[in-house]
Amino acid sequence: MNATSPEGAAGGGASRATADKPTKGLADVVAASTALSDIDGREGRLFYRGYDIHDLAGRTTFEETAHLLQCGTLPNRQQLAAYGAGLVEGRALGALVEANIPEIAEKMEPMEALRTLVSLAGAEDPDKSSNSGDANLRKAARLTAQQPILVARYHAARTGKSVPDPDPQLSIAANFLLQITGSTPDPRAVEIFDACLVLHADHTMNASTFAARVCAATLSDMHSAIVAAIGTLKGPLHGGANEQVMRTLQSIEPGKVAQTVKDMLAAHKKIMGFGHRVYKTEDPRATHLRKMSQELAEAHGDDTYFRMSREMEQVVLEEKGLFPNVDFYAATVYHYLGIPTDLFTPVFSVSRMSGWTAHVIEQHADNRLIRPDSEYIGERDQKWEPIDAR
Ligand SMILES: CC(=O)SCCNC(=O)CCNC(=O)[C@H](O)C(C)(C)COP(=O)(O)OP(=O)(O)OC[C@H]1O[C@@H](n2cnc3c(N)ncnc32)[C@H](O)[C@@H]1OP(=O)(O)O
Ligand SMILES: O=C([O-])CC(=O)C(=O)O
Repeated sequence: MNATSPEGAAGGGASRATADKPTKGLADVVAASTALSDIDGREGRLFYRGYDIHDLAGRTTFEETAHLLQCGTLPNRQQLAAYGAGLVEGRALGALVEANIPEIAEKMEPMEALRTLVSLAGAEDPDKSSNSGDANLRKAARLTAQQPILVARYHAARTGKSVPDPDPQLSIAANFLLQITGSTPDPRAVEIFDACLVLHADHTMNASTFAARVCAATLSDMHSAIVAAIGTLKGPLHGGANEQVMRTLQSIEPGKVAQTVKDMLAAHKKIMGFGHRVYKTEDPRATHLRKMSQELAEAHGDDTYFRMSREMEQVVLEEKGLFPNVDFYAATVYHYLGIPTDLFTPVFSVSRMSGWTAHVIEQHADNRLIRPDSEYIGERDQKWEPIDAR
C-alpha cells in the first residue's frame, strides 16, 4: 500500500502513552500550551481565544479573525484599518517570487508550488534575519496577505489567463474570488467564502500547526516553519482531504452512493472527509459548511453533489459511526463557488496561514526545543562484518 494513499494509514487504534511506550500518532498527548484555540471534542465546540466559532462565523471577517489570532484581540475599527493597511502593503510579491511563478506553475502541483513560493518569499523577506515579536508580526501579515495572491497568480500562470489586480477596497475573500474566477463575485458568495476562511483559521495542535511549531522551536524562522506546515497540510489525511472528497463525489454514480460507500468500507478504504482525532461528535465547522453547501447548491440550480454528500453522510454514520469533518462540506462549497478542485487545499492554506503564523509567534515568545523521545524496536547487539563477508 502506498504510504501517501488515502487508505495508507487505516487502522492502528489509539493507546495511552506510558513512560516508555509511545502512543501511536501521539493521540491524547498534550504537546504544547496555547492561548490561540481550544476544542471540546465531546461537545463539538471550537473556540478562538475564547470566542465560540459559532459567534465568529458569518459575523466576524477573516481579517478580524487573523487580527484576533496574530495580535491577540478582536480589533476595533481603528485597529482593523491599521491591520488592513498592513495587509495591502504586505501583499506585494518580491522579484524572486515573481520571476519564478511561470516555471513553477508549469512544473508543480498547487501545494508543491505554494511550498516552494513561500520558501522563495522567505529568502527575500525584509525581516528574514529576525525572530523578534515585531518582525514576526510583520512576517505574519505579509504571509497572510501573500498566500491568496500566490494561489491566484499560480493559477493564472498555468492557465495562461491574466489575473485582475487585487482591489485595495476589497476583502481577502472578495479579492480571491475575483482573481480566481476573473469576474466580480456575488456579495453573498463573498460572505460565504469569508466565513469559510474564518472556520478554517486555527485548530489547536493539528498536524500542520504542530509541524510549524516543531520547526519554530529550533529557533528557525517563520517562513521555514510555514514551509513545513504547507508540506504537512498537503497530505490527504489532513488538508488534502477536501480535494479527495470532491474527487470521490465525482467518481460515484449519483444513484449508487450508498452501495459505493458500503463497498469502500467493506474494502477497508477510508472515506475522505469523515472522522477526526479530536471530535467524537459533529465538527462544529461542518455544521456551518453543510448549510453553506445547501444554499449554494440551490442557487446553482443543480444540487446533485449536495444531495450525494447528504447520502454519504448518512451511510457513513450508520455503517461506521463517523461524522463529517471540516473537509467534507468545504469541498462542495468551494466547488459551487467556482474554485477548481485542485485549489481546495491551497484555499485551506490561505485561511490556516493566520493560525500557523500566530502559533509561530506564540512558540517564539516562550520557546523550548520540541524533542520527544522514541521507543527503540530494532535489533540489538549486532555483530559487525566487513563488506565482503556480508
Ligand atoms: C482538516 C483535517 O485534517 S480534518 C481530517 C481530514 N482527513 C480525512 O478526512 C481523512 C479521512 N479520515 C481519517 O483518515 C481519520 O479519521 C483521521 C486521519 C482524520 C483521524 O485519524 P485517527 O484519529 O488516527 O483515527 P484512525 O485512522 O486510527 O481511525 C480509527 C478507526 O476509524 C476508522 N476510520 C477513521 N476515519 C475513517 C474514514 N474516514 N473512513 C473509514 N474509516 C475510518 C479507521 O479505519 C479505524 O478503524 P479500525 O479501528 O477498525 O481500524
Ligand atoms: O485538528 C485536526 O487534527 C485537523 C483539523 O480538523 C484541522 O486542522 O482543522
